[in-house]
Amino acid sequence: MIEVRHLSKHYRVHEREPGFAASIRSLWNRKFRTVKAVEDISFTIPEGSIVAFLGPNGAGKTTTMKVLTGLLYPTSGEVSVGGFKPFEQKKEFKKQISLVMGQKSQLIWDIPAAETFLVNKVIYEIPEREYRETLNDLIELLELEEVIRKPVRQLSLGERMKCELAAALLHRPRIVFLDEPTIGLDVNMQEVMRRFIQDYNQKYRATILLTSHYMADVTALCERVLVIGKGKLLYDGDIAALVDTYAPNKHIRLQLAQRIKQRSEFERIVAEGGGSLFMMRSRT
Ligand SMILES: Nc1ncnc2c1ncn2[C@@H]1O[C@H](COP(=O)(O)OP(=O)(O)OP(=O)(O)O)[C@@H](O)[C@H]1O
Repeated sequence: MIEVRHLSKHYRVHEREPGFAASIRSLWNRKFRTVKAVEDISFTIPEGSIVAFLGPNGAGKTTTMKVLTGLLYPTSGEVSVGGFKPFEQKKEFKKQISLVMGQKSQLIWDIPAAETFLVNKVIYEIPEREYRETLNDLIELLELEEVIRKPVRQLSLGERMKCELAAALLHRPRIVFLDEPTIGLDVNMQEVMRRFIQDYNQKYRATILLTSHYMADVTALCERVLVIGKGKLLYDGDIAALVDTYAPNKHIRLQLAQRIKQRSEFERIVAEGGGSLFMMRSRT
């Protein structure tokens, strides 16, 4: 469903020193720097799977998602999503995908979310019956009955994020890109979102690419992870193998009620102090 071959995306960034004199100088003498946000990455994602896209801040995850959704033109390489070249921005392609960014809103701030849903219905040309069915499903699954009638600016973060998801999924996209969908949410709301993403994936056999800094999202939803660092793909495989490769040991802290003499059953004590033992133990 998603095919990425040797994708690179470089940004050309204008740089200048702070201050008035520097800003005048920069009118004549402009300095540019190239930021290699994504550098020669390749992967494929089959239909119906949920794959996590992990990496530290600035690794290139959002840039990759923007290329995959047609918001950015790749510097080099080939990208195919649902059989389309995203940057061509064909209408049929846009009807098949959705991008949800935890940090950005597509809802219109001053009016209720229900009104934005109607705008999306027109934009995506959703037939009346299908719209009603999907909306009722979403309202039930996400418990949105009360929420969608209030102006968006009065909603809590969790309520707004549920409405964002609903707005993004009204046209039943086959491919969904979720960029930090649970950011800032409390643990209960994170759980609601996770369950919903799982249901949507199963019900519509949707292909989902998810970025998240919460490992609980990843372990609950994804069997496969892609790890990116400084624009390069560092790992592509299942999550258990990733843990075995990069973190074969777990650190355990034992708070002891009283001093013990026999310590042989502990594998390796790496530190001791304040009534605690710090141990390292193999995960297997
Ligand atoms: N429009 C832009 N112009 C110039 N540089 C950019 C632009 N967008 C992103 N970058 C740079 O590209 C690199 C990758 O950014 P990107 O937003 O893709 O990272 P990310 O993995 O999504 O990070 P985060 O987890 O913080 O969201 C960063 O160094 C960033 O500063």
